[in-house]
Amino acid sequence: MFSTEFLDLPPLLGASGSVTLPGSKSISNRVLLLAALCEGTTTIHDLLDSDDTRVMLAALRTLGCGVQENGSTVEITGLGGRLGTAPAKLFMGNAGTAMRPLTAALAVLGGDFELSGVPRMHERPIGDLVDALRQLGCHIDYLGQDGFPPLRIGKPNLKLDAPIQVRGDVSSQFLTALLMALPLVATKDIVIEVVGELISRPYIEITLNLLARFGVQVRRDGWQRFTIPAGCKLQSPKVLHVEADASSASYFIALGAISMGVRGQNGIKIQGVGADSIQGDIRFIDAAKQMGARIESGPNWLEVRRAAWPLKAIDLDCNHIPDAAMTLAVMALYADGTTTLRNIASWRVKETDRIAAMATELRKLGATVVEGADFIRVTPPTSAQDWRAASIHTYDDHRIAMCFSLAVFNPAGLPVRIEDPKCVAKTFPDYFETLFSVAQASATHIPVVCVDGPTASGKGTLAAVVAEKLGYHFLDSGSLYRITGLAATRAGIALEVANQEAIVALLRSLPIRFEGSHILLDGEDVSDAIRTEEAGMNASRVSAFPLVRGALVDFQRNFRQLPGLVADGRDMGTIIFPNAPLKVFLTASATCRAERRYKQLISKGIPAILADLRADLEARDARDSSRPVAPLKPAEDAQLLDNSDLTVDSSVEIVLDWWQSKQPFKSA
Ligand SMILES: Nc1ncnc2c1ncn2[C@@H]1O[C@H](COP(=O)(O)OP(=O)(O)O)[C@@H](O)[C@H]1O
Ligand SMILES: Nc1ccn([C@@H]2O[C@H](COP(=O)(O)OP(=O)(O)O)[C@@H](O)[C@H]2O)c(=O)n1
Repeated sequence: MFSTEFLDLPPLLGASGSVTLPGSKSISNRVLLLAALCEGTTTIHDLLDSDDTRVMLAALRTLGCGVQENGSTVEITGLGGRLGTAPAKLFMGNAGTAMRPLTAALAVLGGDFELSGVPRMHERPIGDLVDALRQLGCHIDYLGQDGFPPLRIGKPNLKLDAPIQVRGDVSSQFLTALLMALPLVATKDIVIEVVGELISRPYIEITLNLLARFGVQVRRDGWQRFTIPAGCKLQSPKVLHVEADASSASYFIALGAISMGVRGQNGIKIQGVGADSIQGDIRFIDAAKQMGARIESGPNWLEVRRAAWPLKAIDLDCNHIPDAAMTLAVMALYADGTTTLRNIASWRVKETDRIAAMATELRKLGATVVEGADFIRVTPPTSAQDWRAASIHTYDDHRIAMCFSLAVFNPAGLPVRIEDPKCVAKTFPDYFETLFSVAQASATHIPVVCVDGPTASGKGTLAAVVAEKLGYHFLDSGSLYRITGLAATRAGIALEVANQEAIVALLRSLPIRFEGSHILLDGEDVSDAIRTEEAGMNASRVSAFPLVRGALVDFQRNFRQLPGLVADGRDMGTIIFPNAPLKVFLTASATCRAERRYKQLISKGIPAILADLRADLEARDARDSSRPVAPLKPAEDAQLLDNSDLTVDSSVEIVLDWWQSKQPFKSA
């Protein structure tokens, strides 16, 4: 997951390959609650690991449920419809799929509970559900504003005779919440009547489908009247597999529809969800087909290819696919005219006001957008020149972050900045990693920040922090020469130019792997062994051999991967990445560098003598600068930074400012 302040996505050439998607949020949280309410143990496979499911799991633990986690498999030992008597405070974050159904279940069972969430949760309406539960005799008080969380729940005095009325035109989650809670108390038939036209019906179908898996057959008359049969009982299905999330699939369906194939392959294969899905959002495939995608499907897979191009503009009632329809709004940027998405009033009460948010962000990219109470109309930028490089605000809304990543196929070849990319954690923590695993950018579009300079100038320290702040990969090129020196010495090869062929042959035979901050040489962790001063000196020697340098060129260039790279060394800007958009040449006085190295070694418990270090460092500088191949010198277009009097933080800030000043985005 990217926990950076923003993530810059380079323009992409195309995408192809296979992706496996995380479990459906809607199914995951429903199944967790049903498993918690029934008797016995339920093993749930492929559960989504996300903010919303973590909120639910934490709440279930607080309520006394048994929860055993083992990767994506979770075992829930249910409460059998009985709650403990201890008062409990439950924090629901911004998880509507936890807040609504838990409110209903706790209210009918009764107790002393407080349910609260993040500030946005306290702006999301729950009054219609509370009104329905009060008709049943449930005891619920508002602790803040009437109609909104936080709530206090007390003991009910249940009255089950009259039909319960619930509004269905704001959120279908209210009805879902009642349907899942009422089997706990159905000593007689309980009838729920929906007031107003029920929106998001497919979500109700998921609820009914899962209730059936837990042994409760709800009777349905149209979409207005639902009966929970007397005497029904939630029963554990023992084992259950969660389907991949169909709304998450929408980004990859759109990706297949928009992108050209790459690496000789065509199309995107999506594993874990297929045409037989119980999720309503799977109908997104029909909308994508209307816009021009070619889609094949099996019971648990989909394969999507670009067919019509540009895509075809559509005018669609999206009531049946409210979440996935946001993806259509971004696909509309690639259409041959104006696309209208209708009947999406529910967007206004989601994680954010999604109609307003989509309109604002689409306009930033250059689109013309008209928004209404329950529709959005998107006209793409007229020509490539009308596209803008935008910094997309994401409103703590995972879907906005994911769908706007698709703007990277813009014909102007502009990058797209996604602010607060970690908001995808709500449903798809590894969304961007999954996108990068199938996407391809032209190498020249993948940004590289080069940090070159003499020993102990702080290159490694600076480069690692800059990489972390930008969410980029990090290449410590010096470590490659250090490994080479170490391997040759261990093999008894003298570090002389006459032996360079033997050293290269050895290098080619030894697999080098980077695992986080650890470096493995033929499976052995050599991270510490290569950090001694002696290893540094040996590195400096082998690095002067032209064949050794040549052998490492492609290896280093292969680190240029999406979304970007920060590379530190001596020749990053001059030889390895000559077209890098930012090259920093970092220096500090010899005294300063010797002192830093001295402190660094002493702090690691390695004995050192300052005068010797300074002499070694000057010898190394001299050798690195005077060697005929790739001598240490600033690239012509490098920006010089002497950090003798700067802290690490201020050096990082300067380099990040230089980086920002090169970006085309208007606002961060
Ligand atoms: N700007 C700075 N101010 C003070 N100390 C620094 C600065 N940059 C790095 N250091 C310290 O100097 C030492 C050497 O830095 P390092 O990143 O290993 O250098 P290099 O990669 O250039 O050899 C480290 O202990 C580091 O914490
Ligand atoms: N791109 C690079 C990186 C390192 N090197 C050599 O490898 C040695 C060790 O590199 P390093 O970056 O780990 O060393 P320090 O800067 O930490 O001393 C340096 O002294 C250079 O001689 C190089 O020639 N080219």
